[in-house]
Amino acid sequence: MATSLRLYNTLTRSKDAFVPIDPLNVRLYVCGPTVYDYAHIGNARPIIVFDLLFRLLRHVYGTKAVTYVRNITDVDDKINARAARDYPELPHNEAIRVVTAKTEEQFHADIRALGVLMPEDVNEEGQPPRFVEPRATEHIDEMRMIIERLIARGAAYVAEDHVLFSVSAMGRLPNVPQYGAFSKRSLDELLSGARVDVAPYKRDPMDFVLWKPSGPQDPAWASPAGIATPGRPGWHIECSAMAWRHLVQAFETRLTCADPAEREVFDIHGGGIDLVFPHHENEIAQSCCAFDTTRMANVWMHNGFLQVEGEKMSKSLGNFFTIHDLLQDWPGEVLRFNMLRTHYRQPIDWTVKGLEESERTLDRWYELVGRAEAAFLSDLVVEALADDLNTPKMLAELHALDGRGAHEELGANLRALGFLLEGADAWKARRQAALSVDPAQVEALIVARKEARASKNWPESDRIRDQLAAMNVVVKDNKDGTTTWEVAR
Ligand SMILES: Nc1ncnc2c1ncn2[C@@H]1O[C@H](COP(=O)(O)OP(=O)(O)OP(=O)(O)O)[C@@H](O)[C@H]1O
Ligand SMILES: [Zn+2]
Repeated sequence: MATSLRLYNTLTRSKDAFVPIDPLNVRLYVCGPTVYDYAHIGNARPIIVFDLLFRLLRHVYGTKAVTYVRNITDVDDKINARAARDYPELPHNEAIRVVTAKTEEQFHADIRALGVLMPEDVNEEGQPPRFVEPRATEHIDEMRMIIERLIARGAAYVAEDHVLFSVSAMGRLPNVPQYGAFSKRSLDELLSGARVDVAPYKRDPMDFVLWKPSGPQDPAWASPAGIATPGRPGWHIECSAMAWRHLVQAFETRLTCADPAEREVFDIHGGGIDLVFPHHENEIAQSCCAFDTTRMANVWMHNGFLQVEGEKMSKSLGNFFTIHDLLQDWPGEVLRFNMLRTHYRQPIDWTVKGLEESERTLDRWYELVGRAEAAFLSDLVVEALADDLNTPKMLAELHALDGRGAHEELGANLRALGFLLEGADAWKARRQAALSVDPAQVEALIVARKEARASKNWPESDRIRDQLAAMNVVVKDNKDGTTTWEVAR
């Protein structure tokens, strides 16, 4: 009997027992980044949280029984603007390709350092892929198909070369949910939000764009619905299309779900809490109306914000640190550890103090276990995670293993959780290199200090002590006559 998971579901606003549609293929979709700039550490939160969920699902249901889709949004007006700004000399389409390719590569390098599983770590040749990272530009056909279905069902209309989703038409379709029910917004709230985005081609201010015409400077594809002008998709339709392609259509013939009403539904959809409205409300509206279902996914999970001084870290506020910059000062594992000290639904205040504490714990565990060979999860660790990814409890269980002296078991759990990516020596050396301390120079200064003291040259020995202190090096003279040192933060 598999461990039973309980997950907090934004759809029901409660922590419910998780029941997969098909336990032989648990399906998870997470909204990925829009690739035009370095990702900040707030963006890393959903990546790390859902990586942990993926690992847990693989543990509980089996490594061949979980499919994870995390998309890359490579068509978006923010990308176009960045391409025009940074590469004015290039043809625009080429500039866009350069921006997305560069950002994507950077994103992969950043998150790999955070210890998250990558498609190449889990996919096996000759087997269906378990981790898919689809790009929006490769799914324009599916977007057009969904748009055509929405028009055919009366849930979308064409106006001035745009295709718009009609919120009021959705209200007249049987079976599908009410628009706004997911994010629990009243009509008044929906309307006041929508007024910001008034446009002459909308029948109703709440209607949102599925497809829009492209100008000469925009990327463009053949439009759906007989629109002659080439165009490009809106953001929300991208996720509906990619989730359907890789989690529904890909398994249509293999899926063994008891209830035919669940054929178009997948298990878990995740993202940051800011995506609940409008992005996820709109994804649900599109997918449910196109496929005539009551749900798009059974469980909706949202991580809380990573904050700086009480405010959401975000690109638009400018109060962000990029993963790339933080990795210059901290090993990726420290960032991962620090992220998991807080339960994923709570806000995290990101502080240097938190990072220092995380680093000290990892220092200790590297020292204790070195490099663990085996990787497995202990029952108590699984139990903690099975309770809506209770990572503070998970860390308490790891500390308990440390306390009991169960070092091998501790190491195996750390490995299975995406830690201990390097050996203890490499860890120490890298830490010192990151602090720009040259161990050879420190050793030489310690020898010189010893000699100065032996010849009672106190001013010289004091000078060397101060020089070491300025390098953040703490020297300890041991009772047995040896001298050891470490770098303090
Ligand atoms: N501070 C944050 N804490 C946790 N998750 C976040 C934070 N900021 C963004 N995310 C999540 O990161 C992912 C990518 O978000 P996005 O590219 O919109 O970044 P952003 O910083 O919110 O951008 P902007 O400031 O322009 O709104 C989404 O899943 C989003 O929910
Ligand atoms: Zn999405």
